[in-house]
Amino acid sequence: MKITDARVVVSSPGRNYVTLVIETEDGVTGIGDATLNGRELAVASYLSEHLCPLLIGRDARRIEDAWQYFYKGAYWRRGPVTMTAIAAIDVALWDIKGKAAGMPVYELLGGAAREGVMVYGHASGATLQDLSADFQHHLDLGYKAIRVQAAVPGLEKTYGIAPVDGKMYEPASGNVPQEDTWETSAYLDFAPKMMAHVRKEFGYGVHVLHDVHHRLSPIEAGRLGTSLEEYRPFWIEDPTPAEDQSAFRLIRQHTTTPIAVGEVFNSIWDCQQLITERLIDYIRTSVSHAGGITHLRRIFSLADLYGVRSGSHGAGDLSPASLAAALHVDMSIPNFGIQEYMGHREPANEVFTSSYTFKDGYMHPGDAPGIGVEFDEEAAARFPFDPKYLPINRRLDGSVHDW
Ligand SMILES: O=C(O)C(=O)C[C@H](O)[C@H](O)CO
Repeated sequence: MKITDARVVVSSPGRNYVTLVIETEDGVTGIGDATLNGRELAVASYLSEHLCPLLIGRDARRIEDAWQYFYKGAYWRRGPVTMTAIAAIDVALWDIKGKAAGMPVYELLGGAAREGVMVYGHASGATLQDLSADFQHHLDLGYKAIRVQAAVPGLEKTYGIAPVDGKMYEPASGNVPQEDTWETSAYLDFAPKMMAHVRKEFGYGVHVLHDVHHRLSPIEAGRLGTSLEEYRPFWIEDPTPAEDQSAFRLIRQHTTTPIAVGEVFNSIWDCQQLITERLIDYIRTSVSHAGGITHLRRIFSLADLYGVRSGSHGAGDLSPASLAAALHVDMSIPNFGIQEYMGHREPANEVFTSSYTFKDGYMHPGDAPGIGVEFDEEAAARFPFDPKYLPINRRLDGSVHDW
């Protein structure tokens, strides 16, 4: 099954997405998501200039061989650009394999290990009252697990707060990065109050999650975890900058609050120590930034040996092709934990047609052959690329902090 064409489509239906389309001599087409928020064209160019030409003539059935060829063959290994490009190829090849077999990808991965995939949605508010209203909205939609973020009093802007116009939260904006301010002590005082508010209003019958977005030092994260223990969060996510794996030892020494991390990782080597030393509870690597279905499964298999569960990243900057691919993995692995689900801003659904479903807090990838997402290139052409950057954070003294 020879590959006859591989092309990259950059479009902006609600936000920027980079989509790889691979065609075979048999007329089977597969797609993969190559979006790297704020650095989209780097991956698009890496693919179209360097990898797509090498795909032509290769056998689309040999997924592992393609993975190794592009990973080891580059000599320059890992990194978000390389691994996002390899991920897009990998997912497109799994899509083709599923379509050729007439089966959804999760069947090829060993079949359903569960009936559905528990997902968490995002509730946020500029005030605790607004957060309550959004939390109730998510409960009404059927969510069993909800991430909570609220504006920190005294800070001009806080990560994760959706706009009041009802549009989905989207941090990338403007053709230069927006600058936010950060003050750790204000946040550390506020976070337990927010969690206390949510538990008082909604009780303990729903899972509550919170994202720290890499902003604390290890000892600050230990203090946060301790102060949240009585509210029993499902997890705190990204407590400290993720690349410092041994930092998590200190957090672990101080708190029993479960820890999740991994959306910025792009390979098993980024989380090897975290997993094998049992320093985290959930590994949140994404299918599109960590080398596709093939590599994500490798990470989750390692995690399974050490009692670490999956919690795949699923923000809106991962296209429906990524979400679908993640759901197929989620369905088939033994150590699934939870899946993030933000949905996608319109008009994304004019460009991507998905067979996945959401019901009563659970998602299912559907039974369409392949990953179950079709990409309409003509529709995509109506939404040209619109350059946008993720924000940066400055402390009150003006120095750059982790965003
Ligand atoms: O979904 C999350 O937990 C995030 O932290 C979202 C990230 O900010 C987003 O994917 C950056 O592009």
